[in-house]
Amino acid sequence: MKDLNHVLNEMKIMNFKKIEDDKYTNECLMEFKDIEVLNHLIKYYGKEHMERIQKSMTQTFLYTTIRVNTMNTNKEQLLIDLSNHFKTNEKSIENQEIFTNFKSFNDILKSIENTNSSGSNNNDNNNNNEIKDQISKDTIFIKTIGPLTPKPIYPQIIVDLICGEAVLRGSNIFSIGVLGSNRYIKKGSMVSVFVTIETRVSKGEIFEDCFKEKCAFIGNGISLLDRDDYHQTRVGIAIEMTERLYVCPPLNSVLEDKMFLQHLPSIYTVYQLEPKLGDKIIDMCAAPGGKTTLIASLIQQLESNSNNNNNSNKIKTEIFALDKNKGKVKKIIDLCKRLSLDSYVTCLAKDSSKLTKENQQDPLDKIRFQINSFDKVLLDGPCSGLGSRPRLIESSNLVDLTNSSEFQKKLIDQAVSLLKPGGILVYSTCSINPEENELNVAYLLNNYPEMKLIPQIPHISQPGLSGCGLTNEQCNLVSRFDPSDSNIGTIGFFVAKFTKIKN
Ligand SMILES: C[S@@+](CC[C@H](N)C(=O)[O-])C[C@H]1O[C@@H](n2cnc3c(N)ncnc32)[C@H](O)[C@@H]1O
Repeated sequence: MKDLNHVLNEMKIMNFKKIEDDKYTNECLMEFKDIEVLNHLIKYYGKEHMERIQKSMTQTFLYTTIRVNTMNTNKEQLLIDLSNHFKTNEKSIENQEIFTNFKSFNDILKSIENTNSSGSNNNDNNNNNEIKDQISKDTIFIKTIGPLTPKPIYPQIIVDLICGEAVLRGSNIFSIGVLGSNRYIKKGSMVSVFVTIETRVSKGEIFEDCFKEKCAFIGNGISLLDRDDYHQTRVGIAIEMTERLYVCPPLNSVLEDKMFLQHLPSIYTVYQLEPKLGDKIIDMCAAPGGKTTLIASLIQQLESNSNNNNNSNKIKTEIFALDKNKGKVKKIIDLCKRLSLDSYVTCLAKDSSKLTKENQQDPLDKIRFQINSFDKVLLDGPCSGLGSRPRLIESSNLVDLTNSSEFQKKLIDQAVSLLKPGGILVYSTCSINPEENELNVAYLLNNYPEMKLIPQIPHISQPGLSGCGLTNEQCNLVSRFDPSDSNIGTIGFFVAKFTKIKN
C-alpha cells in the first residue's frame, strides 16, 4: 500500500505547472559572469565556434576515464572488481548498465579517425603503436549515456552551481548543495532538480507551486529527507537521483588503491613526456599528483620489464614532484602512498618559478635544480581552468586570464632553463584561452631559439588555433582538445611538446 507521503506527493504532481522558459542544462550555453571574457575568446575563436564551445561546456564529457593502477592490479582484474562493485552497491539499473558501456582506446581512436593527425608521420608508426598499446592496456573508458530527457514534472528542488555540476558528473545531492525547495516535499517524495543560473537563491528558501527565477533542469530524484531537514544537516545525501540527463558512473572513492580517475588529455600529456629508465624528471606543478603518479607507474613498469629481462644493472631514475602549496604536497605524498608508488617520487614544496634563480638559498636545491640538468620537464601549471566541464557559469575575469598567462611565462622560463639539451619539455593547460596556450608557445619559441616544437604521437586532437602567433606547421604540432569536438568529447585542454637543440 502506498504511504501517505506518496499519495500527497502524487497529488502535488498533478497540480504542478512547469514554467514556460525551463531549459535542460544541455540546451543552455555556458554563461560568462564577465562578458569581457566572452568577447576576448570570440576575438580568437569567432562567434559561431565560441557558441559551439559554450554549448558543449554545459554537457558532460563523453568518457569517464579510469587509469588502472598497475602496481596493485591489472585491467582484467579491475574490470571484475568494478563489475562486482556495481552489482553490490549501485541500486539503479542505469548505473549497473553504464558499466557495460565501456570502450577501449582503439574504439576512441576509430571515432576520431577523421580528425587532424598531421602531427605524426609514417616514421613515427612504431612509437605510435607502442603508446596506443600501453594506453589500451592501462586505461578503461566508460562512455557517458545521454543527454536523456527525463521530464521536470515533480515539485522543485533548487541546488547551487557546484552541486549541479557534480550531479551532471554522476553524483547524488548532498544537503549542503540544496538552496531552495517546494514547501510540500517530504521524505520519499519524487523531486525535479534545477540548478540556479542567474539568481541568488537564499539557503532555505521555500516556494509554493514552482520557482519563478531562471534555472535549468538536471533530472529527477527521490528525497531521502523531509524538506525541513535539508538545512539542519550539512552531511549526507538529501536526494538520490533516479533519472538523469547524463548517466556516468559514480566512482569517487571507489577502489581507490587500484584505480585513478583521470581525463584522457591528462593521460595523453604524460605519454608525450616519454618517461624512460635513467631519466631525471621534474613535474614542476604536480598537485594533486595525477600526472606524477602516471609517470611513476610507467617507470615502475619499465623497471619490472627490465628485471624480467635479467638486466641486473639497476638504472637510477629520479622523479621530482613539486608544488608551491605545502598542503597540496601532502596530497601528492598521500596519493603516491595509496597507489604504492611512493618509493619512486621525491615530493617537495617549492616555488617552481624560482628554481634556478641565483639567490637560491638551499645548497641541496642548487645541486638538484641545476640548469640543463633534466631529461624530462612537465609544466602543467596553474591556469584559468577555462576548459573544465560540465560548467554552467564561468566566473573568471580578464585580469585573472592575464595574470595566468603572465605567470605561466615565468614558469616557462624556468622549464626551459632546467631542460637538458636533447631532453623533452611538455607544456599543458586545462584552458581554451589562446593566451595561455598558442600565444605562450609563441612566447617560448620567440625567446628561446634553442627550443623547437616536436610532433606528438599519436596526435589525437585538433591543431592549434591559427592567428595566435604560430605558423600552420607549428599549429599542426600542438594538440588542442576542443570541448566542441564531439568525436572525442573531452574537457578543453592544450598540449605542446618541445626539445632543446643540442649545440
Ligand atoms: C593544474 S594544477 C596541476 C595538476 C597536476 N599536474 C595533476 O595532474 O595532478 C596546478 C598546480 O600548480 C600549483 N602551483 C601554482 N603556482 C606554483 C608555483 N609557483 N610553483 C609550483 N607549483 C605551483 C598549484 O598549487 C596547483 O596545484
